[in-house]
Amino acid sequence: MGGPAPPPSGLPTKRGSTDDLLHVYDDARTYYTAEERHRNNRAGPRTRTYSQNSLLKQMERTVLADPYRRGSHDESTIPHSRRFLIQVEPTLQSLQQQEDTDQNMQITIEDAGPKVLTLRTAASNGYNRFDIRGTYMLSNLLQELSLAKEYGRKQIILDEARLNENPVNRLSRLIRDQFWEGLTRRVDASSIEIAARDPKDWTDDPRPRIYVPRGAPEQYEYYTKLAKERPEMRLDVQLLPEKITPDYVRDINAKPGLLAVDMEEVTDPKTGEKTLRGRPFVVPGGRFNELYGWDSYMESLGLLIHDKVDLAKSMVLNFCFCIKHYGKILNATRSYYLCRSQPPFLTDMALRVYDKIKHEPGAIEFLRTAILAAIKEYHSVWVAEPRLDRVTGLSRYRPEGRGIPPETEAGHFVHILEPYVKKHGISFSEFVEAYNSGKIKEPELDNYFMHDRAVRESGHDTTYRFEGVCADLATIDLNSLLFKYETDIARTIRNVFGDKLEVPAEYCVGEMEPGHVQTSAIWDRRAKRRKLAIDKYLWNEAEGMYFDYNTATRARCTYESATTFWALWAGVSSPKQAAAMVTKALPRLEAFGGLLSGTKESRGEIGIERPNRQWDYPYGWAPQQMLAWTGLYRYSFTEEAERLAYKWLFMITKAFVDFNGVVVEKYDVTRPIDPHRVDAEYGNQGLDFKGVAKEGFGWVNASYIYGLQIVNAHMRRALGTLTPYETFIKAVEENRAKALAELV
Ligand SMILES: OC[C@H]1O[C@H](O[C@H]2O[C@H](CO)[C@@H](O)[C@H](O)[C@H]2O)[C@H](O)[C@@H](O)[C@@H]1O
Ligand SMILES: [Ca+2]
Repeated sequence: MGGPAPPPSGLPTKRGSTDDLLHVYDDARTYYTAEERHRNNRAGPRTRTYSQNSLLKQMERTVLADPYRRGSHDESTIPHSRRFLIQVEPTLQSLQQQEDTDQNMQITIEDAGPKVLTLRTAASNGYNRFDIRGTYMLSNLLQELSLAKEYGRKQIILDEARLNENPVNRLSRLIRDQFWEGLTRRVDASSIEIAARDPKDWTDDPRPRIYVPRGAPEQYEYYTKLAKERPEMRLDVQLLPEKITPDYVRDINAKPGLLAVDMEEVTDPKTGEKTLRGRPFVVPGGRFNELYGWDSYMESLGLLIHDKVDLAKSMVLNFCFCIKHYGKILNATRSYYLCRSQPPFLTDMALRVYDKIKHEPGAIEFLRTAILAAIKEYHSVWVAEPRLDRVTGLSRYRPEGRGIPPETEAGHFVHILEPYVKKHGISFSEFVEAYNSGKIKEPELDNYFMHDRAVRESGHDTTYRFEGVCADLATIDLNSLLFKYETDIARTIRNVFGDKLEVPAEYCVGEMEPGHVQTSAIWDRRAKRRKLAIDKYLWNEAEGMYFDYNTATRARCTYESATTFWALWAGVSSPKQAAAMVTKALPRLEAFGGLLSGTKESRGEIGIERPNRQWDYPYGWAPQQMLAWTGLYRYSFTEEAERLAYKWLFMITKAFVDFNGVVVEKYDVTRPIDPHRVDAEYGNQGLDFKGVAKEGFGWVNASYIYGLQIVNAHMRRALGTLTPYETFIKAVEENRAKALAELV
């Protein structure tokens, strides 16, 4: 039998019992590795098998002639208890041959098959037949068969309930039982080959490589030993220098590698010896196979709802490790990201984890470590050179770095570099080499890449909002997040640490002496000052929206961005400002599938010379939705939060149903039919699967689970029947009017 591990839980004993029904929705591993479940107890010594060819022929005779009439061969039993006896490989083949007409290994609404397939029922030992109809059921059949095949099954007894399951339940279940696991990585001997794989490594020899910081000699020893013991892996272990400079980071671009994260000491059960085990984390998915900054925060919101507290806690500890050894929470844990960070969310993430574990031993220490790390990060990254603008007291995304970012898709900078290539009369690659190494100096280009790095640090890569200016902008995004750090730190010091938090040497920054004590008052003052600066420089009363402020030109920008709602999430707005945003900004940023990244007017005209950017109109991203829902809720705009969540969830569910279980990195929120199709920059992540999606995309998975907590029960039911928002709200309003009329 193929497939990974044996089933974690036992099997149902009595077929058809309530207990049995619960197991219908077991995770794929449990379901397909359970021998008993797939034994056909009604079969005699010889199991009856049917060739799928004969099934196809029968279908042609009976069903295809009139595809919408249920054949008299149907077996009708109680819903949920029908099971099919299926020969995996032949059924898979005929299903694909007949229904995957565009041959992309998925069954979608774009396939032109007859949309009906006959299966044999298990209760009749394959004698009776039943039709599976429609894209959703057929694509679920394809997914189930693909999984069964992966687990090495030749024959299965498949519950119909897995094919016609309520799509909201199915997607939530897949996220809980499969997607999180598919996205979880651990950097140690158990799976470093998987974690080290980097689809963004464009070098000629993309071998597994790990960079270990000086401060973690035990890890250097561990990986060196591992590389020696398993030479076939070709693991290259590199020790980072004490001081990591932008020049050093540029110089290792030709040898990209994973950055070590936190490990814990454990006892090896086989040898009884002490060894190290990597702390797990969730990766975004697609080509992003490393620990990301703000993706992790968003993912943790979903993980916590799914009671995967240890995983969220482990990600917080990995961030503390990054702050300690790399000086910041990194954009992500690859060598080429060493100079830049991402939007900071550590305090909220740590507090949410703490809230779940506060009754456990060690919880206070966990929170202390996280808050101390956040204080260090705050001082050394966000309110220090070069990110702090001393005039406004506000902060900017402005990382250091040299040369051209190596991780972007080939061709991304061609249009920018071409004029310089022509000017120097050399080939493109010669120019890239000469510019990166500093042999050719082009100050204008340096300026372009300073802003480009800032765009990537902002997480909003790329958008016309930031092009050519980002490093100069005090954004509402970053300053809301820092306000949240300040208020979270103040509150935690006051309420959890008795208003005295001692700072040990390793967390000291600038003039702090070891043993120095932090109190809440100074953090309250910092928050108050930042709010004043935000109001002065970023708030536009007439527009009812926050805008970025350009610290070089000393002028407020005009790009209308969904990040205006981050101020609600952080609690920086007054109730009056919040109300103004709801009445003025929200209508401009709301679309069919939820919140737009920015307005169409702000993006401007698009054409061959000015292509779409993925963080502009008409795209919508999970983090924008999640922060806006939470912010609106915080200010009691419940109806608006529910409506936005409904629209986002509806769009995801519909694409999931119509496109073979797809869940992608971002959506075109103006496109009702195929919102997962995004024609900007590198397209979309999460599309590239055969038969069955195994991971979804980290923050969209989380937004789905989180969003289901925002909408009410009535809405959840309506989502399950794929009711568009307009239809749903019309029905609600009609019912309300009727109920009012009936009131005496
Ligand atoms: O490779 C191009 C860029 O890709 C990343 O950005 C996008 O994916 C990240 C992971 O999901 C996400 O955090 C970011 O918001 C996305 O725009 C990467 O973070 C960039 O630095 C990189 O240049
Ligand atoms: Ca297809």
